[in-house]
Amino acid sequence: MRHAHTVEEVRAAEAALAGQPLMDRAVAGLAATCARLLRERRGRVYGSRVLVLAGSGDNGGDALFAGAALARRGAAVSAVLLSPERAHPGGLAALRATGGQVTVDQNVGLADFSRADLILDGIVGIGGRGGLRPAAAPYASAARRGLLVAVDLPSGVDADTGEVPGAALRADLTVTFGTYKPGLLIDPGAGHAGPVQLVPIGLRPPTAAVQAPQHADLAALLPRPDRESDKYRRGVVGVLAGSERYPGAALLAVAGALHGGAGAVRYLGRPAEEVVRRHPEVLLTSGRVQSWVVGPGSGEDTPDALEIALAAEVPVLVDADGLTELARRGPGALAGRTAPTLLTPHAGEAARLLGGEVTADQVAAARLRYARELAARYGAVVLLKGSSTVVARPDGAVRVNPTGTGWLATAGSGDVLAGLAGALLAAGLPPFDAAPAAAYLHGLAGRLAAAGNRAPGSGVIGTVSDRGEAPITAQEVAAALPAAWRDVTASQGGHQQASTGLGD
Ligand SMILES: NC(=O)C1=CN([C@@H]2O[C@H](COP(=O)(O)OP(=O)(O)OC[C@H]3O[C@@H](n4cnc5c(N)ncnc54)[C@H](OP(=O)(O)O)[C@@H]3O)[C@@H](O)[C@H]2O)[C@@H](O)CC1
Ligand SMILES: [K+]
Repeated sequence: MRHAHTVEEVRAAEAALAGQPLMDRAVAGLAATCARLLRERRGRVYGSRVLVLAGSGDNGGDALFAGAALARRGAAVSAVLLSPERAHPGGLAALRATGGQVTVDQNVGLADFSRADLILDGIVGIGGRGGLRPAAAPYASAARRGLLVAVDLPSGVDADTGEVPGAALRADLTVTFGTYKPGLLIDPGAGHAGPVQLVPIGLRPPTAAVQAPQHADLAALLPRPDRESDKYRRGVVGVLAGSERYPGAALLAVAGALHGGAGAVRYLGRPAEEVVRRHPEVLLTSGRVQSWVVGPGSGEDTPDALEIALAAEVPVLVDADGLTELARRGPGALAGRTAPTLLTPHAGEAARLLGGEVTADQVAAARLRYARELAARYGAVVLLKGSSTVVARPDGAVRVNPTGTGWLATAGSGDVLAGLAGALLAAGLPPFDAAPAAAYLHGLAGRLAAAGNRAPGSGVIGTVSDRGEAPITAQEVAAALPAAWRDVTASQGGHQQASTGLGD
């Protein structure tokens, strides 16, 4: 698991290590990464042009010290001070001692910004509040040709939430210190951070409320049949999806469910003939199920389907049309449930579930906040879909999915996810495990399918490049689920991150 700590937790962990050279450790890791990037891009550090954007706190100090370290290796380093009278004295002295240029003229700074091979964003780190201030804002939109490395986090991104209240810098890579921060894992902040590299500095913060699973975590979670297994022990998932108007949703939800580790899929919707023609292994009779998936494309049958599912004493996943109906009924509709409920809204459905108090755009801009709000209000685990899928539990614990890809934003992709998560519920995983596991496999399957079932190219950490990828259909995502599953289980026994660069 990657643990993402709040600013308050980081500060407390830092205080416990008072007197230790934390900044030296941070700077050493930052400078080493910058030197590596310059060697990769230009062949050497010597002669590279480096610009340091330095704000008024220790974040600026880190950037100035790292600039000094690069200058000692022959880089031509200049720094622009955003808050000249409060720049970090030690960092400034260190840079000056190497002959680095320092300016307070923002026009000079912006000109250097466009020319530099590498830019260090040390405007503001975990001490930042609100969007960038006016002196710094032009750097968020200025043109550049070089790489931008964010120091600890991209300036303008809220460390605790990933919200971006105003202008923010967009990094090619973020070098973060001591622990991850929620804002680096959750969009829109995650999109500004790019790949994130963690530099350990000895912090020992508590278990984090926000975590991002990795290959090894998934491998430990996924159900595995044993010699005693039969279909009921492995779990039977009931699917109440699809309608005459939307038969495809049934086919895709069933396809997802068939790959989710349950022993059998029971389908109880209208386009049953089409479902069994495509998926002959599906049961069409009513009978025992260990979980229900209700809502994808269920159209006018939704009220009845929701009734059946919610009355059952087994875990229920509510998606799509089921969520629209649930929004109409409100949180009270889940009040009598004895078994867990998992809701899988996208931002628009989440806004509806919140009673229209907010818009879809507001939900998408504050994903952590609204996923938690929904989970608390409905007393259910909520999987908020989107560019960085967030799973929240009513007590506020959160799991963020690191495997997502833009290619998954395609019709029917959510139906596959619903079936898959429902099958993991039937197999016995609690919803706060089933939901992130499903999102992880689904994202990985999307990446594998987009890359033609070759291992996707790996980025620095946690992201993959989209080189050599192609658009995919939801059917292809479902078809790639076994490959995703294999990729994850192959990571056990020390072979994690075997092919996809997603281990930690
Ligand atoms: N924690 C650790 O273990 C370690 C932490 N380390 C490093 O320290 C960093 C934290 O340093 P920090 O506390 O000095 O805060 P920092 O982020 O530099 O910003 C504060 C300054 O910014 C200003 N400011 C505020 N908002 C702003 C805005 N929107 N736009 C512009 N300016 C804004 C604010 O000004 P004020 O509000 O006072 O006017 C204040 O002066 C951390 O991110 C990491 O890099 C490592 O060295 C090693 C170990
Ligand atoms: K920064």
